[in-house]
Parts: sequence; structure tokens; C-alpha cells
Amino acid sequence: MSWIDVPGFHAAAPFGPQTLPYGLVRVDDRWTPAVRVGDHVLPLRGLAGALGPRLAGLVSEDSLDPLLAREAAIWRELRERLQELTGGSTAPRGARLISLDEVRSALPFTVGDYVDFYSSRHHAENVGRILRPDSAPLLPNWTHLPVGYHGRSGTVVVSGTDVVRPHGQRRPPGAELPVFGPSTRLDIEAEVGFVCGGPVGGRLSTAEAEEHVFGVVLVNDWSARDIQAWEYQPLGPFLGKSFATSIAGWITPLAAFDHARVSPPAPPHRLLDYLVEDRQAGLDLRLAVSWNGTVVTRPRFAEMSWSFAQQLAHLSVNGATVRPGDLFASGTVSGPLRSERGSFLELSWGGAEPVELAGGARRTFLEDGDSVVVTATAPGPEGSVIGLAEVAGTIRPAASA
Ligand SMILES: O=C(O)/C=C/C(=O)CC(=O)CC(=O)O
Ligand SMILES: [Ca+2]
Ligand SMILES: [Mg+2]
Repeated sequence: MSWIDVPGFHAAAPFGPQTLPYGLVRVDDRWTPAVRVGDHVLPLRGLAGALGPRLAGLVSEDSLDPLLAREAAIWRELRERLQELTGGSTAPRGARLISLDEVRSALPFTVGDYVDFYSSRHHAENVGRILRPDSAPLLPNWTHLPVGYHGRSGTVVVSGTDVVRPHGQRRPPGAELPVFGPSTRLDIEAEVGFVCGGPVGGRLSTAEAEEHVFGVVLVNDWSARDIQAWEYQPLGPFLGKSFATSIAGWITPLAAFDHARVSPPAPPHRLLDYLVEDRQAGLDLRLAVSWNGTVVTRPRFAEMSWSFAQQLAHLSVNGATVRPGDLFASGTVSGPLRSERGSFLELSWGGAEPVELAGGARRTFLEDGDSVVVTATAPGPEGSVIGLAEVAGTIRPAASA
């Protein structure tokens, strides 16, 4: 029996001893790294005695940056030590448990370069059909490489941060000239993000990519579809996405997903060698998106065509460096069913088919005051459940022009 006797700290719950995600919380007027245990947090700064000086030194600053900069073997060592400490029958000296509702969280690491992929075939085909009805839904490159773009790391925000409706240019349907004003088609994208760590690397193989991913976070890539539709050709997403990208405040270590490994759907042809995986790197994550409290879609990550290992191998194949703190997101997670679409653009089919919420409200795109929460779970060892912490955000009205 563990000394941690709090709700939700057991193997059948997402934040039991099998998960132990890392975050950053405010305790006694200082930020400290912590792990989430059920509905409580265990700050790590107080555990120097139990962790020993070497491991304690990695979690005694006001971010997870020193830990991310170390290699995967050290991450495994710290995780094993924390599993021992949280599973023991007596509390280690200096341990404190604080209810999650009583602490503030912050972005737990310095976000370096940010990349967003486009690796759900279902999403890519849906968006193609909605935005480009007269062309083939997929371009010829899509099945040969994980398509992506570089985003804006400075506007990555932690779960719970309000999102202000962005201003921008859009061209109303049928109009010849663009107008300026607040977006009228504000959307979400439910995605899975990968937080990089380890020594600075370039040109990583798919096998090396495994050692350069510290952990996994849920992502909401807020997207202003009207701004995007007008600006994106020929260079891709720009201001329609760079105003805010939310990530969960808790990073679930990649090691927690050892029992959730699956193969991505088979590609329709042979891949170039650098994209062939040594180890299955697809993940059986089951997402749920709620809109003002109604679950509107349940995307399955196992449907993604490209894995995180293929994405990282591809983004570095030209020699581009991968540094600790770099973040890359999977792309919108959509499955083949309507009930699995990962954006409201797809759920409402371009605004033509409103989504019903509890209480009779109907929506196509986001209204001011709307809240969206994305959660996910995965299978863990011996029938346990691995959790990915929620990414939540509420829309605030546009600032005055
Ligand atoms: O197909 C398009 O024109 C645009 C697609 C997106 O907005 C998707 C994007 O950001 C990548 C993704 O999340 O899958
Ligand atoms: Ca996206
Ligand atoms: Mg975004």
C-alpha cells in the first residue's frame, strides 16, 4: 500500500503510479517541478534527500529544462526512483502532497523550435475536400513524407490560458477584396505533441528519435479558418495559427507508453529507408474533445499515418538540429468516422452541419466564452490506464480594433 492515499492514485485511473507526468507548480512563492499523483501533486524540490544530489539537481530549478537536457538513460533512472518513492509505504522526508486545485501551473519547459505536422490521412482528406473541392484531396507527396510546417514557439501557452479571438484579413465568400477584423471562423485542432530532449542532435534515425523524445502532451492548435483560407497559398499556415497553441501543463514520459505501441497504418508503397521504423512508434491514444462540457468527438491516435519517430527523423534529415525543449505536434487527429474528427471545421463540414451541444445549443465554429477541453488515455501495463493531462482553453472576445 502506497503512502499516497489520495483519489485517483491507483492503476485503473489515468494518473496512478504507472503514469507520473511531470509539470511545474507554484509552492511557497516559488516554481518547482512536480509529478502528478491522482488529483494531487508531489513537488520534487523537497525530495532532495530521497532522490540523492545527482537526480535532485535535475529537478531543483524553476523549469524542467535541466532534466530535458540530459539523456534518456537519466530520465529512466529518475522515473524508476520516483516510482519506488511513490510506491513505498512511508512518505520520504520532505514529501508534501498538494491538491491540484490549490496550485497554479505554468509551462514546464522553455519551448524551442515548434513544428506542426499533418499526419492524419483522414484529416488531410477531409480538409482537402472542404477547402479544395475541385482538386484531389491529397497531394502526391503526402504518402511519401510527413508534411509539416514550422510554427511560432513564443505563442505556445499552458492549458488554462484564455485565448483572445485574433484579428486578421479574410475574404468573405463571393467578395473580391479582403476585409480586416476579428476571425469569424475560430476552430480547434486536437493534436498530440512530443517534447524533445537529450543532447543536441542532427539527422536522427527513427531509432535515435526514440531517445530524443522526453514525453508527450496534448495540444490544441487553435486555428482561424477564415484568416488561414485567405493567406495560406502558396507558403502554408501563417497568422491563422500563430496567435496561440495550447499544450497540457503535464508531460507524460514516453516510457509510460511502452504498452500502447502500435504500427501506423501500412503505407501504400515502400518508404524511403530513413522513414522505415525499427520499433513500432504508433501510439494507441484515445482522445476526447469536449465543447462547453459536451463530448463532441473521440479521435483515435492509432489511426495516424506517420509516427513521432518518422516525424523526427524527417524533420532532421536535412541536418537541422534537434534541441532539448523543441516541440513537434502530430497534426490534427481525425479518424474515419464523423465521431472521430479532430477539428470543428470537419465536424461541421465547413460550417454546413452544426454540432449539437447539451442543452440545445448549436455550433459551427467557436463563440466568445466557449471552452474546449481535450483529454486522452492509453493502455498501460497489466490492465492499467495511462493518462495524458487535459489541455483546456476558453475564448475571450477580440481586443478592440
Ligand atoms: O489542408 C490545409 O490547407 C490545412 C490544414 C490544416 O490547417 C492542418 C494543420 O495545421 C496541420 C494539422 O494539424 O494536421
Ligand atoms: Ca495543426
Ligand atoms: Mg496554433
